[in-house]
Amino acid sequence: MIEFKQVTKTFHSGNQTVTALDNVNLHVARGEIYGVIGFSGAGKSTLIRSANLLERPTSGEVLINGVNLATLKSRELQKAKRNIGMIFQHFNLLQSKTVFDNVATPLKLTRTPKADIRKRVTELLSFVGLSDKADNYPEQLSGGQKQRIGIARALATNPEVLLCDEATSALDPDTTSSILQLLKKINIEYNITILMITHEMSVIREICDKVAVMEKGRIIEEGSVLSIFSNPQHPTTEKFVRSIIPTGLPARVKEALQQKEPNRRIYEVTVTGDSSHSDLLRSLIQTFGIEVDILHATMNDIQGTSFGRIYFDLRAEPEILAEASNYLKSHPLQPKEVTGDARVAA
Ligand SMILES: Nc1ncnc2c1ncn2[C@@H]1O[C@H](COP(=O)(O)OP(=O)(O)OP(=O)(O)O)[C@@H](O)[C@H]1O
Repeated sequence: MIEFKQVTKTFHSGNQTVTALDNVNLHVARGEIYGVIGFSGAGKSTLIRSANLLERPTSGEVLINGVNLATLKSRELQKAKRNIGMIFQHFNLLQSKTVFDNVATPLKLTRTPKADIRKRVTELLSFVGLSDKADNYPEQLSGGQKQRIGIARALATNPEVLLCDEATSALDPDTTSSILQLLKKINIEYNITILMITHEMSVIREICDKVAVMEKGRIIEEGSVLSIFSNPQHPTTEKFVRSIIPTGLPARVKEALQQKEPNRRIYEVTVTGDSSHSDLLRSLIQTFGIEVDILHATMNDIQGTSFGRIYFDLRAEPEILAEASNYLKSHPLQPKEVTGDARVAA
C-alpha cells in the first residue's frame, strides 16, 4: 500500500548537508496501522512528508498503491493526493472559517456539488462526534475537538491512506487516548491504512500493529508491536520500551544474579500471550527432578495480548544442571542463562 524504496533525502543549508533520510526501505500493508518512532531529528517528519510529496526524495521512490507520485503530471497528482489524507500536530485549521467550512474545504476544491458537500460534512461531523459544532469557529474548540475536525477534514475525500504527523503530541493523556481510539475506529470501519509518526511509545502501544524505530535518518529496527516490546534488539529501541515499561530488577534479584554457585543456575525467559511457560517449568521439575524457583516476573499487556519476562533459578547437582541446560538450549521459548550476566544485573 505504502512503499519506501531506498529513499534518501538530503537538505542543504549554507555549506552544510543534512541527510534526513538515509536509504530508507519501509512497507506498510493495506489496512495496517504503522507507527514510526524516533527521537527529535531522527527524520520522522521528513519520512511522513515524503509519502505525499510534501518533500520530494533526493533519490529512491515512494509508491502508493504501486504508483510513484513523483512521476505524475499535476492533474493526476492532485487526484492521487486526494487519496491520502493528513492530520497535523497543530491541527492546521483555517481560523476564519467555521467547522463546517473547514471540513468542506477539500470538497470545494474538487468542485463537489453543494448538496453532496452538505451530506458528506454532516456525516463526518457525526462520525467524529461533533455534529453540534458545525457553526463554531476553531478558536471556540478544545485541542481534542480541533483534532477531530482535522480528522473529519482529512477523511472528506474518502482517502485510502491517512498520514498522522505527531497527531496527539499537543494533547493531554485522556484526549490523546480518545483521538487514538477514533483513529482505530477509522482504520476498522473505513479500512484506511494509517502511517503515523510519534516520539511517544505509549501511542505505538495503544493502537499500532507494526512499528519502525528511526535514528539518524535510518530505520534501525522494525516489527510487530508485540515483538518489539517483548524483545527489543537495538539499544535505542530498548530505551523507548523502557520509557513505558520499567525493566529494572529488584535489588535482591540483581544480587542473586551476581552470585555464582555450582548448584544453581539462573535463567531469563520472555513469554508472550500463548507461549506456555508453565509447561516449561513443569517439564524441568518432572524430567530432571530439579528444584525450580521463580525469582521475579513482570507481565504487561499490549492490545489484549500479555507478554513479560520471568527469571527463575534451577538448583541441583552440577551434572543434572548440565543436562537441564542442554534441554533448555533447544526449548522453543529459548530461555537464556543469565547467572553472573553483568548486563542483566546492571
Ligand atoms: N527543510 C529543511 N532544511 C534543512 N534541514 C532540515 C529540513 N527539514 C529537516 N531538516 C533536518 O533533517 C533532520 C531530520 O529532521 P526531521 O524533522 O525529519 O526529524 P524528526 O524526527 O521529525 O524530528 P522532530 O521530532 O524534532 O520533528 C534534522 O537534522 C533536521 O534539522
